[in-house]
Amino acid sequence: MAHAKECLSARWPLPFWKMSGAGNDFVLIDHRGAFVAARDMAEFARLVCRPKFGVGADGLIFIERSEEADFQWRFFNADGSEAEMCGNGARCAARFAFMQGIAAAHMRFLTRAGLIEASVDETLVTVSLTPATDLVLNRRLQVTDRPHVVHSVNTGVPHAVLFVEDLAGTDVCSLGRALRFHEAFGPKGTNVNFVALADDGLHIRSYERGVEDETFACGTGAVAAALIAVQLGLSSPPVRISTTGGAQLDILFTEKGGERLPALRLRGSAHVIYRGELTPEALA
Ligand SMILES: N[C@@H](CCC[C@H](N)C(=O)O)C(=O)O
Repeated sequence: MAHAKECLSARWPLPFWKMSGAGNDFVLIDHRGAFVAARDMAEFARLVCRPKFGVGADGLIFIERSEEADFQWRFFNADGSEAEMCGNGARCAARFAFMQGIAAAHMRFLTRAGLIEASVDETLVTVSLTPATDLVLNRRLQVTDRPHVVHSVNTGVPHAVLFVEDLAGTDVCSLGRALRFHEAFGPKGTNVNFVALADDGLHIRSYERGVEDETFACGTGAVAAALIAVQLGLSSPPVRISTTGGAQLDILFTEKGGERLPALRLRGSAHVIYRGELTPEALA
């Protein structure tokens, strides 16, 4: 990482924003100057996302120039792994871009999952997701000591979804970790979402790949849960989801003809928590 410090030498102190999308928190950096080398990005993100020694966040987002859209991004989980998409992070990125004058209130930006459209209305941000793929319902998987009925879908990143009776009593970390690394999801693994039906919609707790822990919210996970609940006839659109941190996310559906899955949009809050400046000691 010494190289990163050198290549950043002309840039210290480095401005960043800390934002929260429904309790999923992120560091955002205007990287249109492209001063962090691509080979250093993962380690840079891991060091900055560390609690206590860094800023502390579930992920880090580089906002970059694009010839094809208003901007493009690179998204890194707290462990430095790069993910194709992040629903809550996308909502924060859209508000960051709007507030920084990088894009208008209705924008399009490129992710590794594809093109995302977003609209910003003060702290309420709505993002369209790329078409959901790889939907598998009612798979029985042996996990730890017993079989579980597991559903899965890719909403830009892979998600497993399990419906449970006692959400508060679910051991999200141990069962989530066992499923996140389960052979059924291949070497890349999956995020894992535990969902309970409620009078006001769905309640969800998520174990996130790349954070390797429960997070307060997972946007693409909430979308996965809503899509699967509707496909199973357990809920109907639009689906309101209450997340661990107490925030709510709305999943909006646009029906498609034939066998195609509906188009999905994610709506919720995106808050600017603080603006700061990184020093080289954040990479120590
Ligand atoms: N929290 C995100 C998901 C971020 C990526 C995920 N951890 C993965 O690696 O698949 C969201 O809001 O969607």
